[in-house]
Amino acid sequence: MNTPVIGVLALQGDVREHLIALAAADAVARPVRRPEELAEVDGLVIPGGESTTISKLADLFGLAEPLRERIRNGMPVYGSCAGLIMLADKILDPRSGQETFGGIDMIVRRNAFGRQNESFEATVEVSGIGGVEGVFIRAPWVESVGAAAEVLAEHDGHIVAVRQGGALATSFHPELTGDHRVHELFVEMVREKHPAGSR
Ligand SMILES: NC(=O)CC[C@H](N)C(=O)O
Repeated sequence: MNTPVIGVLALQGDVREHLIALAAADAVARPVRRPEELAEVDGLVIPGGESTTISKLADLFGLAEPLRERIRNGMPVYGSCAGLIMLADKILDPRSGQETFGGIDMIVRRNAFGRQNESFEATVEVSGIGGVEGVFIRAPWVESVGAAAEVLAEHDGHIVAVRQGGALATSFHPELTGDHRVHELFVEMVREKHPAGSR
């Protein structure tokens, strides 16, 4: 069986937890900080953290454009929380100058579930997976999706997981729970894109 090499965008956020979850889901996981490192991975995870900071640092490290291009060319990508924001084609309430990488035809609202002290855990029914314990920390929700995007989960009437082709996004952090099924789904998406020997 082929083992995909999956990067975790390591500019800011909970990089380590994603590296651990990916390794547990049978991928080779590596931090990505430079364009040369991005060029060597089969797929990429964009972690939770602060989307405004990730956006600024991606520009500074010369990663924003190469990353947009790889996403446009179909590289599988998974974003959790701030990572979901980075994958949205549009932010409803961006901080001034805040840019995303895009990839999913959706509009997101930042901090929609409340502030840090309103963080919570909830069981979320994710289609194709089942009940997943999600950790929501200043979590965004998805206001609306375009025709190409598939809603995978809702919480309290709000969209919290979306897939569009090779791009997957969740409002919550599955990497903090020790349950690796969302990462397994993503590793499977990367495998489908890169069958054995295709690299
Ligand atoms: N836990 C998180 O990733 C929080 C995301 C944060 N609210 C943002 O706008 O980026």
